[in-house]
Amino acid sequence: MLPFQPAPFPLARPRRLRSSPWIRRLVAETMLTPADLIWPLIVHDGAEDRAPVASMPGVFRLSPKAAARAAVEARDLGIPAVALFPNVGGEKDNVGTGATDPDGLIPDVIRAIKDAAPEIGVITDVALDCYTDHGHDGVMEDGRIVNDATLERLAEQAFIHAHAGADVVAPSDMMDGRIQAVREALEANGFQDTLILAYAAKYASCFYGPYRDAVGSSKSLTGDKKTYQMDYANADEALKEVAMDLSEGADAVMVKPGTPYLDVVRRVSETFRVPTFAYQVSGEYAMMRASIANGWLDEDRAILETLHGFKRAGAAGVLTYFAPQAARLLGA
Ligand SMILES: NCc1[nH]cc(CCC(=O)O)c1CC(=O)O
Ligand SMILES: [Mg+2]
Repeated sequence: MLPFQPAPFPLARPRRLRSSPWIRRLVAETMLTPADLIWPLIVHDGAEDRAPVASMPGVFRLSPKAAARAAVEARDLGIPAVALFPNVGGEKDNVGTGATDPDGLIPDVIRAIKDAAPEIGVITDVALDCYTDHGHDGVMEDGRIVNDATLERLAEQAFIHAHAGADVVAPSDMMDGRIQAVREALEANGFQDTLILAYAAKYASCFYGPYRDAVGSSKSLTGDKKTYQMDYANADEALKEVAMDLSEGADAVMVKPGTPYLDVVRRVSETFRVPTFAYQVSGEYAMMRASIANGWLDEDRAILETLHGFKRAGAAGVLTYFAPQAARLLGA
């Protein structure tokens, strides 16, 4: 319902407000700037400085040194933060032991970035999937992902990240109660200023496929993640998840994936009025890249239009693999 009755045609001619670029700029309701972008970086402990990800053209698995260079690039482009996702070689096990190694890949990368570009925010993924031999985000017993045993692992992982210098820990696992467990671990260890960005409404989605290739969990993943990630039929449930995470101490929340879930972004941002982020995930990126490569979509316009959609839906910012390219298009 509009708060007023628009005058009828011909008194009202909405096209007047679209008639030239200057007036369109003047009346634009929302704006997209480099400050709205978070750049997800896939990092690895492999030998190569930069290794291409086949299903995500233009995305590379980065060594700690290359990640530090990317952080400098982000800073120079006006992108406020990067988000780290690991591809680790070596042995994996049921409890994801590698996730809590204080000298592991992610702590190394955090330190390298903080050395090179201390003014960039560093966000880390709190979840076990990149470290478990079954590719799930939690500890497995008798073929089931057990919630409470996983919480201890996540709390320790978040502490390891904060200790290495992470500014924001972002639990993406969808276990119940993990925000509280992480917040308590941070408080107890002197990290009361570390932010928590909760992947509060994370759906079980086919659009994570290319990411699982990128981090190397797709080979090992057994079954699906539907017992912990949300059913895409649901939206009211997202509000409950967000409310719980906020009450447990989350500073900001996320909806994931992005474009197919903008209705959820809108409802969450409008209902809670807290910083609400959204993730244009790997499958969205791959889908756009494939069309662009075929000449079916115009690259620059597709990037800006999809990212602007997140702002219109009420997002405070967007995680996107297009971040550096978008920042350049925005005139950074
Ligand atoms: N902790 C898991 C995690 N963290 C980020 C992504 C997906 C990111 C993307 O697709 O770009 C996933 C995938 C999953 O839940 O399987
Ligand atoms: Mg939850």
